[in-house]
Amino acid sequence: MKKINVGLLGLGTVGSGVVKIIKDHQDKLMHLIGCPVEVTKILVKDIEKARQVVVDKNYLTKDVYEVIRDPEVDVVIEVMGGIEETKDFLLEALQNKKHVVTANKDLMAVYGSELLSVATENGCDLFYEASVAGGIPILRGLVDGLASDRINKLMGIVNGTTNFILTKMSKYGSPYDEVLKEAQDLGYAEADPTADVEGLDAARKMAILSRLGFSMNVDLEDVSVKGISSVTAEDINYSKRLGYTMKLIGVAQRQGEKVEVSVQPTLLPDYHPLASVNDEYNAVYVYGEAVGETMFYGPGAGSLPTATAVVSDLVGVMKNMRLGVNGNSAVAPQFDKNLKLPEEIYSQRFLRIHVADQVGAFSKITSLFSERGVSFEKILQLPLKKDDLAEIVIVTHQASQKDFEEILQLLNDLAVVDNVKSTYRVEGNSWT
Ligand SMILES: NC(=O)C1=CN([C@@H]2O[C@H](COP(=O)(O)OP(=O)(O)OC[C@H]3O[C@@H](n4cnc5c(N)ncnc54)[C@H](OP(=O)(O)O)[C@@H]3O)[C@@H](O)[C@H]2O)C=CC1
Ligand SMILES: N[C@@H](CC=O)C(=O)O
Ligand code: NA
Repeated sequence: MKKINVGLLGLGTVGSGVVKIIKDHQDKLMHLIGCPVEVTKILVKDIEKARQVVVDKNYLTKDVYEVIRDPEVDVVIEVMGGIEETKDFLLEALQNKKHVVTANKDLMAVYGSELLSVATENGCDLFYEASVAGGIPILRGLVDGLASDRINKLMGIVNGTTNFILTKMSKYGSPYDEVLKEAQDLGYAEADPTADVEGLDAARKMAILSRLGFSMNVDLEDVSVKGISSVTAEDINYSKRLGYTMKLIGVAQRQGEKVEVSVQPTLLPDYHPLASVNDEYNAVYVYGEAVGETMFYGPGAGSLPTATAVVSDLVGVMKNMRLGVNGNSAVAPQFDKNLKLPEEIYSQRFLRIHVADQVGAFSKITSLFSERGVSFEKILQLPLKKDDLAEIVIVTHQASQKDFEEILQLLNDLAVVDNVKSTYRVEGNSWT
């Protein structure tokens, strides 16, 4: 085979890692694919900008069409970010018969199905391993490693920035804003970190994971999302006191033909393997009917970890090129989309309430739960040093989302309730 030429869109955190890995691991790549591979064109915004890697400036261009229309470019690697215009660039690259590798979960969450079908129409590969959980080969794990199994549930820590923040807040009591800035300085956070802390980045990844895990076209808008910006030190401390660890968890659960996908701050029992996934690390805990419980763990962000997944996808494209079998990236969904209703979504719940410290207050509260058949796993009541109030912390057993939302509404209407301070989903005690 002749030398394979790569056009790189972006030379930032991930793009720099891609250049470094292709250069440093050239011998292994040659052994795997039987020919050299070279990055011959690189799109950037600023030609003069200082770079994390040494590149020949003649390879740099500000004109994307010099990359996606170059007849010598065989594979386009997109690590520039963005959604709308980047989608158009990749569509043109595919229509120009260029294979595509991308790390862009924002793009794949919204336009993945369309891009995959255009790739197939043009006999091109479109691989996106790096778009979910950075360097962890979770997409190949689901599609190849667990191909024979029926996935019942996925639970993921798939955003490194928020995991880094919650780890520091839990372990050291670090202030939220200070740790967010640290995560940004370390290159973990998106250009606009709102996508990280409000859960949208994790939701995009859970949509991608659910599509592959459940073989169903789950869309981003099907994922209910709550971020970590409202998580308080009190909630973290109560979680720890009750034997739980607070994490931003993506949950994708299938029962029969119906699925539910959500992202929210979640309490995990300290003994759950996901509870020990800390800092910028990611992990995806997979429940399969045959395999049982497996966990994929590793760095979810960072230059070289993410670039490892990108270059591994490139190897997959090049192997297919050598065998002449490109153009089969898209796997048609086996099931029509079928989402659970609120009354079908069950989980344990944590809630913290401020109530009047008076006779009968507690029984008025517990009756709202018992009337709906919701029982308690743990209860704490402590006096507050103000306004004759007490603080009640409850961990329920399984309750439907519908029942729990009704209870919350009724609690807010109760005279003895001063304020429902916080509520969280609790996972990991059982996977039903
Ligand atoms: N950082 C991480 O850990 C991870 C990132 N990702 C994803 O990888 C992608 C890249 O992320 P990252 O490397 O961190 O981003 P950076 O912001 O570090 O790099 C983006 C690069 O793309 C170039 N670029 C962006 N827009 C344009 C444009 N319109 N025209 C020309 N050049 C452009 C920039 O040029 P210039 O350098 O000149 O400004 C820069 O080189 C994103 O989709 C991100 O979500 C996925 C997993 C992990
Ligand atoms: N901002 C993202 C980067 C990788 O996708 C994260 O924090 O995980
Ligand atoms: Na990955």
